[in-house]
Amino acid sequence: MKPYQKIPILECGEPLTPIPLEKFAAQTPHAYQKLHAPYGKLSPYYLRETVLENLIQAQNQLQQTHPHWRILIFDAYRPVAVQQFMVDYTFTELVNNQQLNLEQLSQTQIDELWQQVYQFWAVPSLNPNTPPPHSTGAAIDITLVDENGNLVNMGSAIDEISPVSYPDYFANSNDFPEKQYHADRQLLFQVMRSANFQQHPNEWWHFSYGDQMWAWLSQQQQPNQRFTASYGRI
Ligand SMILES: C[C@@H](N)C(=O)N[C@H](C)C(=O)O
Ligand SMILES: [Zn+2]
Repeated sequence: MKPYQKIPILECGEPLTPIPLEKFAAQTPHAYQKLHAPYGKLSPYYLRETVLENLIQAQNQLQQTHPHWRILIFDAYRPVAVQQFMVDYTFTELVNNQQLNLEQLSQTQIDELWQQVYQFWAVPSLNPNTPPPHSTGAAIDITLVDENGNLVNMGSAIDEISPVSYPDYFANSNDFPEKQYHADRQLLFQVMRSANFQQHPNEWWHFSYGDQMWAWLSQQQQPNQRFTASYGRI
């Protein structure tokens, strides 16, 4: 169990609402739908109402300094079945990319691979007390596009299983383009913080508002206040 999963959830009952994609940027087809992840009739482009309001606020803040730039919604609502599918997919990708033969791996090697997966992906738990963040409709994976609609290069792809995904990976670099990657990651972080989102400590692209991870990170920053999560699995 991760420490943030100990945070109590007091579900507020706010509904999921569709993200108005015309206001933002999005890739079609959606990355996980392209892999045939099992969404059934559900769509990844939904969020809790207040989370969406805050996201709109973050984009407005971005456009104060960067007119016509947009937030690109890579992923938002993710049912647990899709979480399970993506975790399994990522494990298989790690095995294949390292040209490993699963049948020849020791249990220790297999456990190490799963540890790498779970450093970046939440466990697809069906326990209502430990929901994967995206299953609450309160978490989003995002990046930025510039005024010409081009993806801003953040120095690594979303979902890359490597330290290059850590938000501050390029913080100490004085060279181009690494310095620019850091500046653009900081820009994304600042506009999201201005709208009260919290960032996943290992992932420059993952933000949430009102879920267990948000409450846990907020608690670290403001130890005198008591934070709970308002959003559980939906
Ligand atoms: C890996 C990334 N897409 C992601 O969403 N990670 C978080 C922690 C999750 O699985 O909820
Ligand atoms: Zn995420």
